[in-house]
Amino acid sequence: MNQSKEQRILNYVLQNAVRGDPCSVIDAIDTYCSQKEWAMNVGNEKGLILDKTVEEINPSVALELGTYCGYSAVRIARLLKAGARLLTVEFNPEFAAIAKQMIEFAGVQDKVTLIEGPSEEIIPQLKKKYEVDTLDFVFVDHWKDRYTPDTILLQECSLLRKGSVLLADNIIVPGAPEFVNYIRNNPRFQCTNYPSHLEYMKVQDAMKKACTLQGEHIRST
Ligand SMILES: O=C(CSCCNC(=O)c1cc(-c2ccc(F)cc2)cc(O)c1O)c1ccc(O)c(O)c1
Ligand SMILES: [Mg+2]
Repeated sequence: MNQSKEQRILNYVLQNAVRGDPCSVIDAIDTYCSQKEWAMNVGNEKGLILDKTVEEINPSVALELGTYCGYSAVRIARLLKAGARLLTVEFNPEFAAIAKQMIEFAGVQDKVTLIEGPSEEIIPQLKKKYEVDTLDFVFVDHWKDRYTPDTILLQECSLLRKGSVLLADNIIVPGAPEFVNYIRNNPRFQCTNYPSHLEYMKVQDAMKKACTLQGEHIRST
């Protein structure tokens, strides 16, 4: 049975990166996906925006929606302080299996909990099953039509506190217009736009950062 693109990416990493060296894993994926086969990793240009956001927040508890091959999970985890953790959610079992091996090869498995399943089922379990109080940082990179409902679900599950930061990929391509509309008009969030390019392409894309101005929804008296 011929291999999937994601398996070919993993094989390239296993043969060209250094076990336990997250940067070499990131570089190998970027090399393969820019020279051989395009894939929907956040990539190095938007990856630097992700890095800066993670370094600025220095999160103790981070959530990623949309693991794919584990590229951004490795990118985030390599920057986490001792004792900090990343929970990453992937719906597709094949992608989750690849990501698990990628995360282990990079040597960041102690910081990363990979959860397989639909985000709408996993988010309500985070507090009880995954012992999360609130999230310091959320990287939103899964189905684009799930960005808004899952942002609302995070709030309904009281997982966002004052100062929690969301960073959303693909604001332009494939695009998340409903999310842009929701977050831009929501007084609970302060937004910043980061123009960039689609991974490995000269196509315009952007990321949007949304800082939570208040945690619990304060009902007006
Ligand atoms: O992978 C998923 C859903 S999560 C992936 C979301 N991410 C994207 O869709 C995504 C897409 C693009 C992009 C794609 C084509 C273009 F022409 C241009 C851009 C770029 C990104 O950076 C992205 O993040 C999944 C789950 C279960 C399944 O059964 C299944 O077949 C697939
Ligand atoms: Mg993306």
